[in-house]
Amino acid sequence: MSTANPRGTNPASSALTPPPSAIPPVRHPDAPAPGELLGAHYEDCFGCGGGQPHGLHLQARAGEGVSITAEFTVKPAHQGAPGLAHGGVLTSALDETLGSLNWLLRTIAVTGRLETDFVRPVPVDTTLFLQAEVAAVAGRKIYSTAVGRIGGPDGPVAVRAQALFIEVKVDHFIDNGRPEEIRAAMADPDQIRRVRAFEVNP
Ligand SMILES: CCCCCCCCCCCC(=O)SCCNC(=O)CCNC(=O)[C@H](O)C(C)(C)COP(=O)(O)OP(=O)(O)OC[C@H]1O[C@@H](n2cnc3c(N)ncnc32)[C@H](O)[C@@H]1OP(=O)(O)O
Repeated sequence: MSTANPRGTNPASSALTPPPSAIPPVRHPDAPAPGELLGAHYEDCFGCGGGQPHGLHLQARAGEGVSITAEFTVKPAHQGAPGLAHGGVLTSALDETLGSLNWLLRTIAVTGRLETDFVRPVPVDTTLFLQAEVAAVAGRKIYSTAVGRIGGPDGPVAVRAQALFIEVKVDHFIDNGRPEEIRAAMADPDQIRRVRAFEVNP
């Protein structure tokens, strides 16, 4: 995926343009190997968790460098217009895919800004093939892009996004989340998932 002009002819807002001081992202040495499925980071995550009946159940896979591929199949519960995916749901799929990139950096980060271009309607039962990559890092700021295609990984583009993630401390979740969910996630017997729920450096 090219980062040169990830939005085609539509310019992103200046907040999504890396500053001249930005540096290329560095893949963590312990990042999952290219091709490896990441699995859900949190059972109740709307994007990837198996515990959300109407969630996206998005499956993300590590790519080369700091990139991710993911698939999400649009279900009837995801409609906006009759028979078509809701735009907010498509943005959620992009957000989830982009968020997964931070696991390859082993950085805890949350979405600060996310801009989406909706290029084609996405019918129910369609599988969206997503690709995302980190373009640059500047201090706490992580600049990323994503694209979603239909019909196959090389099919026509349906959605595109550019995002700015902001690195946070694990306290961000502990201070702001509900204690019962924090406790449940901390108690997850799957150690990798427990770590990834908060993207804590292992
Ligand atoms: C595999 C693992 C799975 C794990 C994957 C997990 C996937 C989960 C789903 C996907 C991810 C999500 O949806 S996360 C959930 C959605 N996002 C959130 O809830 C975040 C809510 N917002 C916040 O908590 C806050 O605003 C923060 C943390 C983003 C920033 O607050 P802060 O820490 O006080 O930092 P602050 O000083 O304000 O900002 C730091 C720098 O970033 C800039 N900045 C901050 N926000 C913005 C913004 N919206 N647009 C432009 N720039 C911004 C500031 O100008 C500043 O630049 P400068 O002055 O330094 O130049």
